[in-house]
Amino acid sequence: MSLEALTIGRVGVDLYPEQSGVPLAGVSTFAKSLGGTATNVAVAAARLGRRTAVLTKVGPDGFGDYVRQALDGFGVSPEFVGTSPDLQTPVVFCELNPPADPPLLFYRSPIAPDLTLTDEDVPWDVVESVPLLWVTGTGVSVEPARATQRKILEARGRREHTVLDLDYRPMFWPSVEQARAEIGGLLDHVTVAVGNRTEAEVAVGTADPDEAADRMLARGLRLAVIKKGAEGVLVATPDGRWTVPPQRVEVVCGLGAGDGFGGALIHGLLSGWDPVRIAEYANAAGALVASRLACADAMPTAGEIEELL
Ligand SMILES: Nc1ncnc2c1ncn2[C@@H]1O[C@H](COP(=O)(O)OP(=O)(O)OP(=O)(O)O)[C@@H](O)[C@H]1O
Ligand SMILES: O=C(O)C[C@@H](O)[C@H](O)C(=O)CO
Repeated sequence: MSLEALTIGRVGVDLYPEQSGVPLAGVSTFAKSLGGTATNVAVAAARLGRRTAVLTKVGPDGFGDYVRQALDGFGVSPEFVGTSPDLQTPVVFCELNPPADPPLLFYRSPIAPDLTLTDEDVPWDVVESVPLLWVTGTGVSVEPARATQRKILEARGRREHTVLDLDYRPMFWPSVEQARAEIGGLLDHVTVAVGNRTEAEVAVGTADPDEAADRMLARGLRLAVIKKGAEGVLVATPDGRWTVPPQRVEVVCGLGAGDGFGGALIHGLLSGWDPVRIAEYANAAGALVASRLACADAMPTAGEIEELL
């Protein structure tokens, strides 16, 4: 059966503390799970019944084996997971302090395999024809991934649905100005953009959700999704705009909520739902992930989302 969505970007092994509310120095045990935003999004959409794959790379090590096995276990095709012979599969620690907004510690030196993506790694027929293509801001943070991701979007030709996860992680960029130039430049090649207020400010120079949405729509997007935290989500199209309130949950770990939201966004776009229905569904998915420790391993099923709604 053919693929419905291809995500492109980060993969890693998340090592998250099993003790909450303490600095890393006080943690005694860590739980291992699959992570990396593009990977989490592919898993989240697969949990909702979509046939997905992630285009990424790992190192020739045991963690790379784990990534492929975990993807397979979640029903995400590992077919487009390449191997960088001289690099290590990244690991990522977080500090559950505060649990709602945990600081991240990335081990991706000297460069992460997923940022060494070149033309040879790309399944060109798939990126041109898959019903939904998902790219991320981090994918243009360094070469050679930057040039490769740009070429992918050119080949795609702004076909519907091409989604940009604004995904700004400051530690991957030399300056916010460069991030703005690179991530902002992608807006002319996608049909949907999604990000929080900080990410919107990086991409289009304003953290005001309405103004950010206006600037994105002016670039030819069909849907702009601005996540406003506790105030909910703004969804804007050329025909109207709506703010959809969040679901209330007790937060265990805020990380990955955006990726759960993203997987549900994929499901909603492929289902042809209207923007408000998509946002309600995605808010519930994000809330469920925030109420759990892990990222990929915590993605909710359709049944769990419907129960919360
Ligand atoms: N504490 C929470 N309570 C309820 N819903 C939440 C909570 N945190 C996140 N969500 C839901 O998940 C969505 C995405 O979360 P968030 O805005 O934190 O994404 P993000 O900044 O992209 O995070 P990350 O990249 O770490 O996953 C929110 O718009 C909201 O719908
Ligand atoms: O890759 C990251 O951003 C950090 C990971 O630990 C986590 O899996 C994630 O992607 C949260 O968005």
